[in-house]
Amino acid sequence: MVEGCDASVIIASSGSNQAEKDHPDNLSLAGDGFDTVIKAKAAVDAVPSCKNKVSCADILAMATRDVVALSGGPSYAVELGRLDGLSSTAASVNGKLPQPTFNLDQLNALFGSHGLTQTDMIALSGAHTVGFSHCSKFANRVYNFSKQNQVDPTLDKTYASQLQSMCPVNVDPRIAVNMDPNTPRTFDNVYYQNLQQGKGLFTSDQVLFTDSRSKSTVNTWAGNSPAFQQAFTAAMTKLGRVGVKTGSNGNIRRDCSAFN
Ligand code: HEM
Ligand SMILES: [Ca+2]
Repeated sequence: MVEGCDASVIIASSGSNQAEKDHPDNLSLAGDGFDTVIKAKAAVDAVPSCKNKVSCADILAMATRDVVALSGGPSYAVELGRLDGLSSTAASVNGKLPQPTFNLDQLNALFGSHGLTQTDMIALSGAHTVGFSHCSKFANRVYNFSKQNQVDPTLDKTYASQLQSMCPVNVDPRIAVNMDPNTPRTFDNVYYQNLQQGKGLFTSDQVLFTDSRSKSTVNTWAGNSPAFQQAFTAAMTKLGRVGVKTGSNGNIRRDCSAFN
């Protein structure tokens, strides 16, 4: 959603340039993930007939497909031919990424600005079936939520107290919590079942069930894994077309972490 699907997020900061990956919203992106793409690119380029023919943006899209498939989700064909972007700045991230506090209108507006529907947005949010979040991203829901409620009333009470004990006040900022408390390492539809039980970690997750406009989609996918997998595949394919660089707007990087 920043600059399009052009691997601008893999560029390392250098000299006077603060790159995209060093924006506060991106600091938690795993170093191992960047390393994997950089190594895959080097492996492709080590084959003489493949050298300088595959972009980092395409490798990142295929690596994403592979990690989804390896963790139990669908495998799908990835459209190819993206070029790598020519700019990457921390400043360009401002206002471009969805925030965990977003309501349905804010989510729909941001995803809609990239040609993604509400259905696509709900399917993509299903990626929160794996991985983890730092306490600061949802602490507002379990401490001093509002004048009326200390804790967000849309949260399951037992889950809320578990979150409080995993994230005490003044918790070490490096502590992270599974986003799917039941199957955090499996790419399944349990994310949607969690939402039905008030176990969505972010406001932006739980709102998909509490807002009547999106609830029926959550209910459908909670009970129908193939339907979720199909919708996720369709939405990822659309996401992979966002802001694709062609012609002089991009090139094929030699090293994914640096401009040529
Ligand atoms: C719908 C709007 C979205 C919001 C508000 C959002 C927000 C967040 C936040 C706040 C985190 C935790 C970051 C941290 O504390 O380290 C996170 C993690 C994550 N998000 Fe999202 N996200 C959204 C959509 C997406 C989409 C579309 C995908 C992919 C298709 C995605 C995949 C992930 C993954 C895999 C993680 C875990 C990362 C890890 O474990 O290292 N999210 N998201
Ligand atoms: Ca899961």
